[in-house]
Amino acid sequence: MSHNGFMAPHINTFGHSFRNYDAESERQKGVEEFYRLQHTHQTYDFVKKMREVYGKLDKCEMGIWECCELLNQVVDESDPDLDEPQIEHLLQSAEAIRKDYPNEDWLHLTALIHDLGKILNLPQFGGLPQWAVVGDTFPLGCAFDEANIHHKYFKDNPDYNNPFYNTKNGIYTERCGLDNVVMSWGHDDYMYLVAKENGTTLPQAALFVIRYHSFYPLHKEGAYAHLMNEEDAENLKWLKIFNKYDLYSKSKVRVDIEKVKPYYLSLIEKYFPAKLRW
Ligand SMILES: O[C@H]1[C@H](O)[C@@H](O)[C@H](O)[C@@H](O)[C@@H]1O
Ligand SMILES: [Fe+2]
Ligand SMILES: [Fe+2]
Repeated sequence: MSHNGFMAPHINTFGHSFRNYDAESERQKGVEEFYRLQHTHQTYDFVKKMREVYGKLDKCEMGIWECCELLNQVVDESDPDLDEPQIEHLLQSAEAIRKDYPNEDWLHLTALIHDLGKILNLPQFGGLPQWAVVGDTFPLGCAFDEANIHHKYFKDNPDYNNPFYNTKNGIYTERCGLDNVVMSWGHDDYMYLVAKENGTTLPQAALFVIRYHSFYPLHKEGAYAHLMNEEDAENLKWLKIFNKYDLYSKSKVRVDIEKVKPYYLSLIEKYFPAKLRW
């Protein structure tokens, strides 16, 4: 890669390695408490209900850039690596991936929008609690894999003792494809839904990246791989590429928003309608 490429740092803003969920700090306690709540309350029934409610897309009409600006009001309590406004994270990851993949404009836009679903936390979008918006994601309807961070907190989840849900395959069959798997509810699945239902012309790989970017147990640890079909395996290659820029671009180096805005507006126009239903 040329010297102009993106260089992934080894430590985060707080002097720890990235995604270090055990480092002792004030911030870490909040993150762990976040996962206690998330693992306790995300159940199969809860997700089914959320998919139905938000599938209506009747909360608001707005454009993509408008949403980027709105996202600045959201604080993510699950993230041990980031305390910048969310719009910084969107632009930092998009600009980082753009450096290394200058011709894949769909990847730049994918990075820009991948976290927009976090607006679920805002009152106008139902004001969902943090545990139903952010954090790593995992399948419901089958056993919780040990690869999930803070796995111990699943023991208070009602699904944990449900015999239909607590075997390796649970309600699924091997290689059924991730599209058939019910994932914990949050910003990933919601933004996937919004993009798809509003008729984006982004490629399938982009939708996959948006939908599973928080599924670290799969894309980082290889857990749940038996649920993937061939198409998922292809798309996973892009997700692994994307992840580097999502995670390691989190830094204090600010992007000049006004300077890059025209470029991203042109991408939004290329791949999305002017107004979307949310
Ligand atoms: O804390 C992070 C969150 O900030 C990210 O947006 C999400 O995608 C991650 O998977 C999660 O663990
Ligand atoms: Fe995310
Ligand atoms: Fe992100």
